[in-house]
Amino acid sequence: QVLFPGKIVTKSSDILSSYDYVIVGGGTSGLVVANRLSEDLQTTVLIIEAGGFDEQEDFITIPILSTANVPILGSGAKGTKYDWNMTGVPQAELQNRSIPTPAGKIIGGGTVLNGMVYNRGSKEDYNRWEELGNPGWNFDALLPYFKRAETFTPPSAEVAEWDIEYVPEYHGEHGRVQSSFPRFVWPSSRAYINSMRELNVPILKDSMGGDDAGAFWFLLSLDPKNETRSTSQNFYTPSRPNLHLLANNQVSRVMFQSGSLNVAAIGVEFSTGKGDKMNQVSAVKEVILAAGALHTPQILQLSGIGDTNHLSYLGIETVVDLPGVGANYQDHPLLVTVQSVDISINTGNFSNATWNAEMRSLYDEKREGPYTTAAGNFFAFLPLSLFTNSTSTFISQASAQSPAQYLPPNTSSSIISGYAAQHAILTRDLSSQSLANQEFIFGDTVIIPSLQTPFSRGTVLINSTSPFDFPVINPRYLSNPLDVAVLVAGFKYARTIRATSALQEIGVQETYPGMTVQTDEQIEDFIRDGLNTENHHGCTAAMLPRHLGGVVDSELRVYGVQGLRVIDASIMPMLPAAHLQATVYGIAEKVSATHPPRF
Ligand SMILES: Cc1cc2nc3c(=O)[nH]c(=O)nc-3n(C[C@H](O)[C@H](O)[C@H](O)COP(=O)(O)OP(=O)(O)OC[C@H]3O[C@@H](n4cnc5c(N)ncnc54)[C@H](O)[C@@H]3O)c2cc1C
Repeated sequence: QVLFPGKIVTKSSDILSSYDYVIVGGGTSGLVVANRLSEDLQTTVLIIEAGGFDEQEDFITIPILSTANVPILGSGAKGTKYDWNMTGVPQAELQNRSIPTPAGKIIGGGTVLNGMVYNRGSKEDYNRWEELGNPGWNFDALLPYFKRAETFTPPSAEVAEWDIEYVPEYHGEHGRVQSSFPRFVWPSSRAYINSMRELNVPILKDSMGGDDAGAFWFLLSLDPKNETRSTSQNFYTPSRPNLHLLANNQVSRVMFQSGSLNVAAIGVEFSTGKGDKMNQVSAVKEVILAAGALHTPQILQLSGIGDTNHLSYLGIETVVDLPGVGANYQDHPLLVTVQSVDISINTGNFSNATWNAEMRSLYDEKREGPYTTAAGNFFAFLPLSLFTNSTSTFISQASAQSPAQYLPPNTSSSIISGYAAQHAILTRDLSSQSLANQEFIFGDTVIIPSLQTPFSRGTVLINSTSPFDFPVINPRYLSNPLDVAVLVAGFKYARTIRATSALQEIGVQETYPGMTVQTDEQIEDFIRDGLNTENHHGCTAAMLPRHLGGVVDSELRVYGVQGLRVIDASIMPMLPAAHLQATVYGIAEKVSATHPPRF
């Protein structure tokens, strides 16, 4: 039975008055779940997305331009109309600096803006989720869904000399997101591999099977057919008769019906912008929030789901008192350190117009050369004990902490309990040999330590009842002093890497901050001046038991409401030590498949 012709709907007047499922956000997770739900042609699905389609601009499709790793080649889609262009509030621990928080406002969401790194965390990263009270959320249970999202392509002949290895069983063959190695490797990778060997860091054959503690070649979300970005747009099938996509419309709130026993989500309100007509659409089965970790908590709070004290201060009537909404924010902060290098082919060459034009032609004509890649190909995810001798000091410091002290004032008791549970795990895992504490990103002119298991927790809270005002994003970077302390150790290790004979052979010399920065205090000051972000916003509607500040249960249903689920990066209780997209794809595939009759 064909219910209606499948199409991208451009006017709200053209949609049906009701669908089985209404999905808020056509980004990474939303398009995956829409795909799975609409496989059943009897099930009607509407996606409402605030952004529109891109026009396949070079700054979106071409890896070296779109990953924005080389400043002289631009910023990719960041800062364009495809970005929400939000900024966090001034950070007390970062000399009051405000850090921009890019997030995709486009069909495809973060997968259109991101750095294209495609990797997974270690087993322990995901097993922690189960340990925190979420049955069925461990690495082994997730692996089939990680694979389901992915089509992996082995390295091409152009990079054969690099002997990039892989384990086929760790990868998917039929998913809609492409993962592959680019057709070009930056020559400095050889020096980095040798530096890791010199420092006794394990070189991993393939990090995707639950062991990412070491150094390895990383995959990109890259389509090997034409060496262009692969996004979650691939999960959208416009020909499906039962799937509608309404672009350029922003959902302002979820609508509820109050029964005698429970509250049920029955639809959403949306409009094309501030002052425009507000429309409504009904969801017969469920409303599914996939608006990302910065907007999902905003929509929940605008809908009356959040901390009662906060909501009543804004004059919003509480539907469900869930203090965890917008709490528990986590991110991976990073620190760029810069160096000069003496190697003939390096990313600095892009400033030579002739070389740049030649490389661009090589890409345009043959889909080869450095335009196929990001600014690096090889990096490391390292447990603390692999890069510092101070592990036991850090464990003592963590053990001596009273966790509540590092949360915002007036934090509710359930969130304090949830953070205490996470804090105990974080403290224990400081001594783990298999769970990364920091990532070290290697480029010709940079080594970038990035903290993967932060102790700090931030917030995303509305301070206005208008859906068109941005939520207040307060990452609270370094609010737990342990994060500064381990970053100091990471900074020192970047210098240890630079001092290896492998990097000395290619003339690597630190230029920023430079060797005048020596003492721990000076390094700490540099960190506070320079800390930035990997843009891995997560954990703001956490999957945790309700008494631990949870917002969703282990089937991703919002507590206290029928027919409302969250499926995006907000649900992670703790960030994995990995770039997030592969994990988000896996979560969305898992929730689509494991709750009969799908949901
Ligand atoms: C600049 C940047 C670089 C990154 N680099 C990497 C990387 O190299 N590798 C990696 O693995 N990960 C990376 N990430 C992270 C990764 O891309 C994200 O974690 C992931 O895409 C998030 O998926 P999501 O489904 O949670 O949200 P999103 O993909 O952000 O989707 C949310 C969607 O909801 C829409 N939306 C929001 N509010 C509303 C509303 N009210 N009404 C309607 N629609 C709404 C948004 O417009 C968006 O399209 C990066 C992210 C950014 C921003």
